[in-house]
Amino acid sequence: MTTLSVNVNKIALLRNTRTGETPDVLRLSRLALEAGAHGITVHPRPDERHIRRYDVTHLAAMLHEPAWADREFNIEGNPFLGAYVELCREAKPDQCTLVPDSPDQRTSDHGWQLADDTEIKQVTTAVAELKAIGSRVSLFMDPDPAAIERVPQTGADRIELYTEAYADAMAGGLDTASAQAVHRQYADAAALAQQLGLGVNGGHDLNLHNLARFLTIPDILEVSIGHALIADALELGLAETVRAYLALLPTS
Ligand SMILES: CC(=O)[C@@H](O)[C@H](O)COP(=O)(O)O
Ligand SMILES: NCC(=O)COP(=O)(O)O
Repeated sequence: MTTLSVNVNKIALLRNTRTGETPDVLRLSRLALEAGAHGITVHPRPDERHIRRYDVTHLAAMLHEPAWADREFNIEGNPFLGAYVELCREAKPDQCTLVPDSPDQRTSDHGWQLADDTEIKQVTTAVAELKAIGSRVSLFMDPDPAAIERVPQTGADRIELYTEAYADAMAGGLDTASAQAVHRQYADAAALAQQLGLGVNGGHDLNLHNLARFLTIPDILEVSIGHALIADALELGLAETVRAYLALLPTS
């Protein structure tokens, strides 16, 4: 079964353009859960351009309520920047997704390379710290077999396939030769990760157009979707949008 985690960064981005709490991140996250979303994802960046520390605190408290015991909280971030690890220690999320973003990046645009022993040791230490909190740990990865093969050394539980290149390939049509080639690249990367005993998540630029095709890849455990989903919600309403994404998930 594939779960849907709604990334609420962009709700916070709009809120931050004025003082006050409109739109209300907490209330809309609750609405997404009531519509059936399996979890909420946030990516608190050091500059707090969207998700702020208090958002994490409030969302953690909500998701720890008995009513949402079967839903997950996923916190993304670079463990070597700012207060990410401290935030996770306080929030105790179900999943920590480690993303190698620098503070000034416009958005996430690459996965971990794990190119040398130093990086592997640093990531391994961060993974151990976060697993000690009780969180599952996922590494944000390009569909790069050489890098994926090094993930088990870190102790991570899952990878999240960075799907921007997939989304770009699908934008020109789901059945073009290039789309089929890129889909195969992601399917092979997922199969390799699963053979290594890793769970596979996916995220970045997934949308109502490209999601079903991505989920033909067997055993994708979670997709985290924010930008396109929140944009869709401006047209369809959040609850109806969440239901539209849920309808694309494989049921088995
Ligand atoms: C890691 C990833 O691909 C996204 O989850 C990320 O959260 C996007 O960040 P922005 O919402 O700041 O673009
Ligand atoms: N990990 C991907 C995510 O949480 C949201 O990415 P996007 O849908 O905002 O591109």
